[in-house]
Amino acid sequence: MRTVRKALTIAGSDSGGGAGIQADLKTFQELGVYGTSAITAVTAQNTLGVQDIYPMSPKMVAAQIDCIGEDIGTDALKTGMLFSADIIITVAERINHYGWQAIVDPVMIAKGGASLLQTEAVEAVKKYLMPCALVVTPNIPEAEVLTGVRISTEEDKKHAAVLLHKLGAKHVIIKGGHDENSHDSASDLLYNGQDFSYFTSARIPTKNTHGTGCTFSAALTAGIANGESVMDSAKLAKDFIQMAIQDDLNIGKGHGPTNHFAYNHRRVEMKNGR
Ligand SMILES: Nc1ncnc2c1ncn2[C@@H]1O[C@H](COP(=O)(O)OP(=O)(O)O)[C@@H](O)[C@H]1O
Ligand SMILES: Cc1ncc(COP(=O)(O)O)c(N)n1
Repeated sequence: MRTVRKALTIAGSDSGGGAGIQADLKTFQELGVYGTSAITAVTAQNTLGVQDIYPMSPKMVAAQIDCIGEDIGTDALKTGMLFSADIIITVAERINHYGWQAIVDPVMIAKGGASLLQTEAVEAVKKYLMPCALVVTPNIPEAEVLTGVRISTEEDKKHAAVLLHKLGAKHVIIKGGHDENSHDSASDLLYNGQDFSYFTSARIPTKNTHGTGCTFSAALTAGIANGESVMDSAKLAKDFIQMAIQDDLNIGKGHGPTNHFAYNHRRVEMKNGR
C-alpha cells in the first residue's frame, strides 16, 4: 500500500480552469500530492474575465473543511479567493480548530480587474487570517493594500514584508510579477522574520499569466505537504511557475492560463537528455 501526502485548497472555482481551485488541484497533482478542496465561491470565468460570482454560505464552506478535517486530514493547506469577511472568519476558525497552519494567498483582484474580495473584508484578512499563516504570498498591489505602504523601491518592499510579518505571518513572500521597475526579471522576496532572500527568474513577455499567483502558492503548498522547508518550497514554486509561464498554452481569446504540465514535461525531457 502506498501512502501519499495531502494538501487542501480553500478557494474559489474558476470555470476556465486557469486559476482558483482548478489551478491548485492541477498543481498538487503534478507535484505528486493528493489534493482536496473547499469551494468558497463559484465564478463564471474564462480568459476574458470574471462574468459572475456566486459565494457559498459560510456554513457550506465550514462543512467542506470539516469533511477533510474529520476524515482525510491534510499535510498542508492554502487559501485563495475568500470573498467576504464572514467566509474569512469561518475559515480562520476552522484552521485554528484543527491546529493547522496555512499558506495564505490574499487574492483580491483578478487580472481582468474583477474584485474577488469585498473591500470591507480586508480588515478580516489582517485580523483573522494573517495569524494562521505559515506563509503569506501577496503580489505587490495586495501587499500595498494590507500594509498601507506604497511600494516603489526594494526598501518599500522590505518594509511591507516586515509589517506583514508583524501581522502574524511567519514567512512573507512578496511576488514580483507586478513590479513596474523590473523589465527583464521577475523577483520574489522572502522574509522569515530575520533574513531576506530573493528568488529571481527571467521575465517572460506573455499575456498568458492567468492564475500565476494561484499556481505559485499551490506549488509552495505541495512542497510544504511533502515535508520541505519554506525556503526549498519557495524555490520549487518559482521553478514550477517559471516553466508553466514559459511553455505557455494557446487557450482562449484573452489572458490564457499557464501550463501546469510543463514542469514534469521538462523533467522527463532532461532525464532523456534533451
Ligand atoms: N512575466 C513573468 N515572467 C516570469 N515570471 C513571472 C511573470 N509574471 C509573474 N511571474 C511570477 O509568477 C508568480 C506570481 O506572481 P504575480 O504575477 O506577482 O502574482 P499574482 O498572479 O498573484 O498577481 C511569481 O513567482 C512571479 O515572479
Ligand atoms: C477563482 C479565482 N481565484 C483566483 C483568481 C486570481 O487569479 P489571477 O490573478 O491570475 O486572475 C481568479 N482569477 N479566480
